[in-house]
Amino acid sequence: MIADPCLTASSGSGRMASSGLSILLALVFSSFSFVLSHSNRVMWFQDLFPPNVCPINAKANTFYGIMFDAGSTGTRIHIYTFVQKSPENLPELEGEIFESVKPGLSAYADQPEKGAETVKRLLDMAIDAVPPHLWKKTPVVLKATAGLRLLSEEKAQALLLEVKEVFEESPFLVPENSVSIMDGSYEGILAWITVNFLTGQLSGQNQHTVGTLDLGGASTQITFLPRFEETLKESPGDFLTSFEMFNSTYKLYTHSYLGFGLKAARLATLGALNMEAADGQMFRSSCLPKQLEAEWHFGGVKYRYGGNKEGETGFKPCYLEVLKVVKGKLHQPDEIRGSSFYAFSYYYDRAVDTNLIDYEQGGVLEVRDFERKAKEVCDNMERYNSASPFLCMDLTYITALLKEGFGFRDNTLLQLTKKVNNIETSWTLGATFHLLQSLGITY
Ligand SMILES: O=c1[nH]cnc2c1ncn2[C@@H]1O[C@H](COP(=O)(O)OP(=O)(O)O)[C@@H](O)[C@H]1O
Ligand SMILES: [Ca+2]
Repeated sequence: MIADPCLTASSGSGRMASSGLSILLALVFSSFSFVLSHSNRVMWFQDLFPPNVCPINAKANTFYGIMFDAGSTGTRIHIYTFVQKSPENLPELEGEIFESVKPGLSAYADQPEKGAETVKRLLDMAIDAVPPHLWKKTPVVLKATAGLRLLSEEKAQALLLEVKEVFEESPFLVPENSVSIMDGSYEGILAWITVNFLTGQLSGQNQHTVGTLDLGGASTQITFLPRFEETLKESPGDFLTSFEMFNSTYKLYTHSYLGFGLKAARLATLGALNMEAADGQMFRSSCLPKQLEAEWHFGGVKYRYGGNKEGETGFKPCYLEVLKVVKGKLHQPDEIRGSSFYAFSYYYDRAVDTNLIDYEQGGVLEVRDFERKAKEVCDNMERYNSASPFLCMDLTYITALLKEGFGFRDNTLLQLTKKVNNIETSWTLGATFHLLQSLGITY
């Protein structure tokens, strides 16, 4: 049965989130640096919704964008819905369908077809969510982050090739370069755009943008808009990127630290990072419960790890171990000491795990709250009832990363956020804006 092009469906097995206030994209697309001419705009929509076929109706002009985040610990699909309520008005972001699978693509380094199969299963959700008459107009893109960056070129390319085949066999629009490894600096910029767009900071006159901190499995990003000339002068050249969007040019400070994600940091603390084959060697740490001996798989490699059976355990020795991983390794912009940041991904997850914040609500924390929790967990390791033996190490790493890595103060405020207006705080929304604009699916 051919669907009525004037009706749209937004059903699907995934979670459909509505942005509530229907976030206006007007400011976004009207002012891109490469805005299409008016005649181009009319052409695009005439093609999609011939005026004599569809009456102007709120649900008629819905369009979609599909963005895959191939992260080091999981693969996620974000299906964004946009609505063009009338030809005069600009589109609005209506909602998002989000689903994820674990492990990430890099776990299939030696079985690329199997890896691509996980992408196919997620893409099947989009088949249900997007009405058939819009499939051909709906772009699908996958961007991989640190997990694939850490694989050999050959293994990463094999995975990307298989994913590309899955896309090409799908009914969706497959743009050129639809499957790629994303540059780390884009990861930070696009997440910054998402958060500042969703919090309304990129519209209107009084823009008070917020900095963002993303802690992934294999890499971590810090991004903010410098306010002081000093920061621009003192930052390494490749930490500053000019980005044009929403009728403004933003000169952002952004950097992605590969190997400083939470899980990569576990390996670094254990002294096991970058070991192709861990050869059954046992890696021990004072950040783990004394009697623990276990195995862990990350990036397709198996590691054996355990506690310091005879030696010390607890926060103090653990902090010294973790300090070796971060001390002197990160650039510390003075300006961030007194500002507040939005923090998500593993910052959020570990704060939830230790009841520092509520899973649904998120919350505001100070850097020292992570330290307090790290002490509490590490100094009571045998008694602390935790789902993960790494909880002490993770909290200690977060503390050290924030204080000794980036140079934040104990009282720096962190706004822990998972969703804003029901939309995931992920670089994927920023990437979708960019995608739609580059394809001319905006005006
Ligand atoms: O869309 C999202 N919404 C919420 N959390 C996300 C999303 N995408 C990634 N995360 C979080 O990111 C962390 C995992 O990082 P990831 O697998 O992306 O590693 P990477 O960024 O180093 O490649 C987890 O804490 C996971 O909850
Ligand atoms: Ca990520």
